[in-house]
Amino acid sequence: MAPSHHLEANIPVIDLSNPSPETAKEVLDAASTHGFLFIKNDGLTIPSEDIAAMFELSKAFFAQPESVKSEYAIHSDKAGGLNRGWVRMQGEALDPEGTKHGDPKEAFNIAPPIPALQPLPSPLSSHTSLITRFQTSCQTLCTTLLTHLGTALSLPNPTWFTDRHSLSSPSGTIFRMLYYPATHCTSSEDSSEKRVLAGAHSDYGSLTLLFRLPGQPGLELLTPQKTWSPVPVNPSPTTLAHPPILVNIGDLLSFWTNGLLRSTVHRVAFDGAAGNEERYSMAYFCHPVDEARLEGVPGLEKVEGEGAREELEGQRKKVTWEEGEELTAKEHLERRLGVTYGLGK
Ligand SMILES: O=C(O)CCC(=O)C(=O)O
Ligand SMILES: [Fe+2]
Repeated sequence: MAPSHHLEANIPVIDLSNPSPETAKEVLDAASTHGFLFIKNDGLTIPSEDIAAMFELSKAFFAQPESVKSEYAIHSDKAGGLNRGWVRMQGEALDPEGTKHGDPKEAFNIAPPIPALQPLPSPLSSHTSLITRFQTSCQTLCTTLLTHLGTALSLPNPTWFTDRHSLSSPSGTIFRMLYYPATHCTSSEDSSEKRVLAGAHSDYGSLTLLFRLPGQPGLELLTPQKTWSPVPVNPSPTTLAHPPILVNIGDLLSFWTNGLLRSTVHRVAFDGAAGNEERYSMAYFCHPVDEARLEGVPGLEKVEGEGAREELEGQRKKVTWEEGEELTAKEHLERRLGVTYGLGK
């Protein structure tokens, strides 16, 4: 496997507060070079206080006894159905081949509050206005990013992406709180080896917004040279008072653009000694509406990402998607979740 110490990924920080065609181009450049970009956290779209409050709420939730959390187990009726609710320690494997026993983390998935917020356990149930406000601001940022991508790609229909991401129809969009409990290196473990807390994977949807806490690194992306490169929480603490919001491109935007936008493989991993503290993160996985077809985007017939063919082939294989087979976003997500949770096997 790749050596473990590498330069931090040089991901640009983009300021969306005064958008121009140049801004749209910056978004496209980062999305097609790294598949990752930082958005300057100016506090307008997503207030920093809301991010902080959501982290506090997440901590309070994961501290609840297992009996409270397990009542709302993932996919259960009580949690509101497929892909909603609580994932127990090692309840899923983002890289089933590499992490055979499941990822050592917990998660809680919350679907968009339309038509109504799903049933939530305590203490989440007492903070529904914060949760829905947070989800709404995440969705607004995703819409802005999809608008910039449509503009910079000069699509004949510039709203082609945003039309497919309306929250008024059911979609796979999920807001997820993540908790990685402290792990302790046993003496039998080789401390020079990285411990993987979330297996290598690419994200399933269109765009992901990722929130992390200062002092809690661990995220790494796979470079085109197949080495792991750490993604800092705040790439410029002297100039950015708040960590910027990390965005990454998911598989669907990559399919739609023939790999021009990169759905970069990433993971959470620690050096043996560094993983002894607990870690919290939050991700907003923006998905298209269920019925959106995974077809070519008009106007992009001739584009193709450099070296993308092999990558797209690999992604298709994961969901046993034959060339020429028509899939909707919903069918794709069901197949992907089937692999992650070992459903239907
Ligand atoms: O926790 C993190 O920093 C990343 C998690 C992630 O990549 C995911 O859940 O898809
Ligand atoms: Fe991810």
